[in-house]
Amino acid sequence: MSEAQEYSVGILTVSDTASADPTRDLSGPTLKTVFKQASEEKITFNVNKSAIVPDDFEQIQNIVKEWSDNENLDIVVTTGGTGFGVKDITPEAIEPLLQKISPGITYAMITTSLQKTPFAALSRLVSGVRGKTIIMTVPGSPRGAKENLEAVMSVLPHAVDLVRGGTGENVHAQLGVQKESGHQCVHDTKHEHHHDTTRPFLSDPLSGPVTQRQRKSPYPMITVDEALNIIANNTEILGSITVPVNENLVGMVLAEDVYAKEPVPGYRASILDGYAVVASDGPGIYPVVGVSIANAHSEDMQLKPGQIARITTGGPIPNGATAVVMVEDTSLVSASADGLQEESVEIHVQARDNEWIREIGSDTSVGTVIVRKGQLVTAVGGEIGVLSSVGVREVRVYKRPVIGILSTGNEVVNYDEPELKYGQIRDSNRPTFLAIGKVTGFEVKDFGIVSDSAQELENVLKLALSQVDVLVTTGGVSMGEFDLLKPTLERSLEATIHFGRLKMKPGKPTTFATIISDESKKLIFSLPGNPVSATVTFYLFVLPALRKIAGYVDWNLPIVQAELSNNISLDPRPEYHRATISYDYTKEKFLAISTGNQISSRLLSMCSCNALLKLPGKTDQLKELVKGTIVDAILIGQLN
Ligand SMILES: Nc1nc2c(c(=O)[nH]1)N[C@H]1C(S)=C(S)[C@@H](COP(=O)(O)OP(=O)(O)OC[C@H]3O[C@@H](n4cnc5c(N)ncnc54)[C@H](O)[C@@H]3O)O[C@H]1N2
Ligand code: MOO
Ligand SMILES: [Mg+2]
Repeated sequence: MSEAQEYSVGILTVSDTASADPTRDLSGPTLKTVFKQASEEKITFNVNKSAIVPDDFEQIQNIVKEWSDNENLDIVVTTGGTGFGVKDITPEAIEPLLQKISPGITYAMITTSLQKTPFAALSRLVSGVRGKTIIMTVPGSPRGAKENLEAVMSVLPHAVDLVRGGTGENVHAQLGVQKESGHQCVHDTKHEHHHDTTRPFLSDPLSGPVTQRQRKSPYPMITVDEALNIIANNTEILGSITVPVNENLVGMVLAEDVYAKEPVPGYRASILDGYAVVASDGPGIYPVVGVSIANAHSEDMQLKPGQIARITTGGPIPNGATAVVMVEDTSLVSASADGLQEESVEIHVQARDNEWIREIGSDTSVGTVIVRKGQLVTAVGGEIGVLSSVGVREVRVYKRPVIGILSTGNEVVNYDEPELKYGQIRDSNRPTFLAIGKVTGFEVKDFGIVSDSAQELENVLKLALSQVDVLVTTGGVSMGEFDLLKPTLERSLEATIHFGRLKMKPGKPTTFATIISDESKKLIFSLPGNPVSATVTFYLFVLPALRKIAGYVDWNLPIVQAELSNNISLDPRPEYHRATISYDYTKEKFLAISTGNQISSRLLSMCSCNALLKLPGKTDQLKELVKGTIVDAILIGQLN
């Protein structure tokens, strides 16, 4: 028999209201009761410390530091200040104190609450370890606080045991858990990753024997809009760099307003080929006293009344000249003896002052805003030309994310494999993504094809994450026993999985996770293996995220309205139906033609598709959209 274990606990209520009037603290006492009720014969939680502070960064930090560093409490729970309210700063105060973060605890809490309310998505909980203390944040509402703490209560003794330096065996014994029973500790999975392809009916150790696999996905099914919000909330601009003004600027977003440094034109210039004149001289015959051709004119050329100078388009206007007369409105009167030079010319028209003269800065004056912060540099927009013209040699732009691409699957082989073995398929996802990355102007790194082995996945994921900002994987995210992405991300990499199932077709098992690596937050999109699902979700989720990181103001893809050219039966899940849309000038609207059979494996449905039609999920009232219905169409390609 193992001995009884005691755990010391501190409960910190963070609330302006409760700190002014402690009788209004409901969640602190609630948490105390939860700990009391969880105590049993061999495991006792002693709430040794409790306090109330206002929503004050320093006061929160001081107490938590005191309780962990000096009081050496085993567990500290804060309640309150974790929402989106302006004053809510508990996560910001706690996070810097954590020496190790524990996404799993946070995830378990939020998952539990999400099953009750979608508002749990607004909970910004953090948890982790400082020294030998486990620190957790829970919401301020007594119900939320209780629910969240209860969600992780059963693993706390084990966690404390490990943090104290134990092996966990003590707690195993008390909880009656036997290793052989399939219970697996996060800390020991690493040593057990090996995938034996000679025993195909055994699944990878990460997910345990297939007989014990989960038969229901633990991931709540959320909507595409919720998913896009989560991604947006986890996506930040990477910082800015200074780059030269040249064609490589295309696709970058300005991180500063840029002003003209020089006027264009930089001197008074002629708009025509002809003669610089003094307008008040009027029509008549005049001696040609000088020549001003573009790039060849001395600054002190001086024209007096009664004189004219030959000038070419763009040539500097001589001092004293007030207009230009085009050569077509003149005739030669006399030439030099050798016949090479004009000596006098007749001006046939009355010129107006300043006629055919571009004044200094008349196209662009010094200080004119050329491009604004947040503006995308395009090839067609002419921004590069304008910047070049006004003496701007370099600009600050946002860094563009580096993307890593990899495919997973024992059956997946490179496209150039001479002959397929039975059951093998050629990799189409990676080439598709490499191509999309290229045309959209992001730097893409290819990490190849990874087998369905937890160890290999872990190795390649870690390698890729050390080199990229955004990692995109395909395959292995659904319910199969070799679908190892989610457990590898969560357990081996300690990534935070923000969602793992979406209410959409195709793309149901789309998974989004983040991980802190090299002090920056890396995004991981683990997309479904089915080629259409992978491609559609790349456009819907990955591309907008990349655009947001790159500084785009409108990072979502553009949407137009289009009329269906055929009837479409609805799927129970909202569908992103591949279609070709084109503008019909007689009807004055876009028409959408379906690309045919939409099964997620039929990549042909992506060919010639330039739009994803947003179709609603089927209901008893609405089973089909008929020809002529107007739907939203997300543009993913060119309009022809
Ligand atoms: N019991 C359930 N089964 C499945 C569910 C479910 O909810 N319950 N979801 C289905 C849906 S929806 C999709 S989508 C797929 C997603 O599967 P995975 O992401 O786990 O991908 P794999 O199992 O690895 O492969 C699926 C399919 O795609 C082919 N594949 C994989 N990689 C590539 C590639 N790089 N190029 C071309 N084709 C690829 C693979 O051979 C499979 O045929 O799960 C359903 N199952
Ligand atoms: O959602 Mo899956 O992507 O239907 O094929
Ligand atoms: Mg699968």
